[in-house]
Amino acid sequence: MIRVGLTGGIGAGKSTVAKTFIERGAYHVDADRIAREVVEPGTPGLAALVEAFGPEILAADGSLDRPALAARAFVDEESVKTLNGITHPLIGARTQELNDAAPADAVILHDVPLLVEGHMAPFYDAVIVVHTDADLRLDRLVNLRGMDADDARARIDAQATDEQRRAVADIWLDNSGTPDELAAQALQVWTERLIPLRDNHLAGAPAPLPTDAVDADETWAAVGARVVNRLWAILGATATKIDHVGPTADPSAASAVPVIDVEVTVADQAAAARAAELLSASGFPRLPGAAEGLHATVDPGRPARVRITVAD
Ligand SMILES: CC(C)(COP(=O)(O)OP(=O)(O)OC[C@H]1O[C@@H](n2cnc3c(N)ncnc32)[C@H](O)[C@@H]1O)[C@@H](O)C(=O)NCCC(=O)NCCS
Ligand SMILES: Nc1ncnc2c1ncn2[C@@H]1O[C@H](COP(=O)(O)OP(=O)(O)OP(=O)(O)O)[C@@H](O)[C@H]1O
Repeated sequence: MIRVGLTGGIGAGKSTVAKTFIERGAYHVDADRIAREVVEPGTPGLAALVEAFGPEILAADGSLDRPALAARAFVDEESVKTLNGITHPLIGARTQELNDAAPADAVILHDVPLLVEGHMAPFYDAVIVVHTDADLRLDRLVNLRGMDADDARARIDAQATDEQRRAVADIWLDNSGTPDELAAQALQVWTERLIPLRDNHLAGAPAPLPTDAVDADETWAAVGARVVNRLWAILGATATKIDHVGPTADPSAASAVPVIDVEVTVADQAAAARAAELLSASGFPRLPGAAEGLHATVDPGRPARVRITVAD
């Protein structure tokens, strides 16, 4: 299975992308839906919210009055923190249960508005960001969805910025056109990126690496940083150092073969063997025909090679 994170600011158009993927068979784990489940009547989640925000957040039938809670929670940073502190651990635990139930060949689509805010990007095989300018989102939320303008603005202010989302995006989908145009972009991502990624992962085979040099690309440093963060999430304390190295890490290079080379340093041979296992299980299998300790990604859209080195 592979795990794909789908995110974007409120009203960006995640639903259109999710629908396209679900129609093709994605295993959908929807954070907004889970967020509702964990505060249903009788749950410890609802009791904790009442304790924090008062009984005024309950409707006459004892269920959560969602607009009443939104009006109390999206007022300042402290209140949003309180809301998140109660709901997010419960959402996380339920998400884990659903992930564990996914079939081995699943493309798990984790539809999560607050992926960036929760620093979750390194835990996915790929992160997709749906982008729409905040003004256009506000306009759509108010005029098409009938949302209160102040509420929409307050939520936008409580969320990550476009730059923060861009920093973690492996795939950036622009939704300033029509929903059909967005769905077409999503379909292309599904067939050309996610399915090959999943199939390579199942086969334990790296995606082919490019061999021809191209002009230097100013995004290489940012891509390198994302690969390094992903490797830290996979390897944790098994690694002592992880660095983007080689020509794509050299800011003065005029051209290079567009492969992100990463060196993973480990303390000893036992850690090297453990690192190789973890990499192989997490989308960085061994490069066939190469020396031991050389791995490469299964992702055809982010060519990357990893060398495990034992510190001397
Ligand atoms: C405050 C609540 C009751 C308002 O409910 P409402 O039905 O109006 O909104 P809904 O849950 O459908 O969310 C709609 C959108 O609001 C935004 N939003 C929701 N919660 C938050 C939050 N804590 N911080 C920032 N944005 C948020 C997201 O973009 C989300 O997609 C609800 O949003 C909630 O319980 N939020 C806390 C849980 C959470 O963080 N959910 C987001 C997914 S992890
Ligand atoms: N390209 C588009 N053109 C016009 N309207 C759009 C477009 N994309 C989405 N919308 C409308 O904008 C609103 C928000 O879109 P949508 O519900 O897909 O966003 P979302 O990211 O899933 O929202 P949320 O963050 O609340 O989960 C909806 O009313 C939707 O119909």
